[in-house]
Amino acid sequence: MRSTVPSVAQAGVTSGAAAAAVSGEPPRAPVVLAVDGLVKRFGQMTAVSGVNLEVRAGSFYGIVGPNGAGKTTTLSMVTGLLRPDSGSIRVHGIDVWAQPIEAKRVIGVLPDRLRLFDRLTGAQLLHYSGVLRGLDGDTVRTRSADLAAAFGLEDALHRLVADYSAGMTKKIALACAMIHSPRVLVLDEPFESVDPVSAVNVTEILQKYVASGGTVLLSSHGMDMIQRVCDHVAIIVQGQVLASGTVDEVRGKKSLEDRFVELAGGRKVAEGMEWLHSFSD
Ligand SMILES: Nc1ncnc2c1ncn2[C@@H]1O[C@H](COP(=O)(O)OP(=O)(O)OP(=O)(O)O)[C@@H](O)[C@H]1O
Repeated sequence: MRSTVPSVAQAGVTSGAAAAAVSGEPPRAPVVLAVDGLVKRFGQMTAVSGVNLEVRAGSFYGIVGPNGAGKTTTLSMVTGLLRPDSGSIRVHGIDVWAQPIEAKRVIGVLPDRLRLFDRLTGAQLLHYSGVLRGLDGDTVRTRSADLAAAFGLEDALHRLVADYSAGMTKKIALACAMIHSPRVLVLDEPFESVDPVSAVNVTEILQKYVASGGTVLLSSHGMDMIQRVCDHVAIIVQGQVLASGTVDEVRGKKSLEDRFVELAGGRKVAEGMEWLHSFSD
C-alpha cells in the first residue's frame, strides 16, 4: 500500500535525468537509496504503512516524526535488520533483502537501542567492526585512531564499552558504523545523549562525509539541527510519509518545527491535570 498523501517530492518531481533533460536544469545526483511501498505490521497494528523514500547521492537526509511514528521500524527495514511485510529497498541498486551481504557492504548502520558487545573495550569493538567488514589489522588500527580522535574518545579506547556514558556509547557505535567507509550511513538518532560540543564535531564529520559524495539518512527529534544541517527531510506520522523533499520545500514559509507540529496533529492542550498543582504534602 502506498502513502495516500502525496509527498512534496512525489507531487513535483519526475526521475532526475528525464526531468533535467526537459527543464534544462543540471542533472541531479543518482538515487542511492530507493524505498518503495514499505509496510510492517506488528499483530493488528500497522507500524509502517506504505513508506516511499528517494535519497540521492550526497544528500544529508533527515527523517522526523512523533514518538511511535515508525521511524525506527522504517530504518530497521532499510538496513536489513527487520524484514518488511511488503515493499522493496534498493541501496546503490542492490536489493537489501534479496542480496543482504552485498547491500550491507555499502551501508554503515547506527541502530536504535544499541546492542553492542559491551564487554569489549572501545578499541576491541572498533577492531571487531573493522575486521568483520574485511579490513586488515593495520587499516583498522589507523582508522580507529582517526575515529577516536575525531570523536574525542582517545582516553576511553582501552576501557570497557559497558562502562561508557550514554553519549560515549553512541559515539563509539557511530565510529563502528563508519570504519569501513560505507557509501551510505543510516543513523537512528545519532545525536541522542551526545553533548553539544560533540554534536557539533559529529555534524562536521558527517558534513565532510557528505561533501565527498557519501550519503546520510538519519532520524532525529532535533528540528533545529535537521533544519540547519539536512538538505532533505521526510515527515513520518502514523507510519506514513506526509511530506518529503528539500527542507525548504517541506517547511514552506514556516519553521520546520511548526510544519512538523501541524502535520503531527497540532499541540496538545494540557487539561485535567489540576491535581499536579495541588502538591500532596
Ligand atoms: N517489535 C515490536 N513489536 C510490537 N510493536 C512494535 C515493535 N517495534 C515497534 N513497534 C511499534 O511500532 C510503532 C512504531 O515504532 P517505532 O519504534 O518505529 O517508532 P519511532 O518513530 O522510532 O518512535 P520514537 O521517536 O519514539 O523512537 C510503535 O507503536 C511501536 O510500539
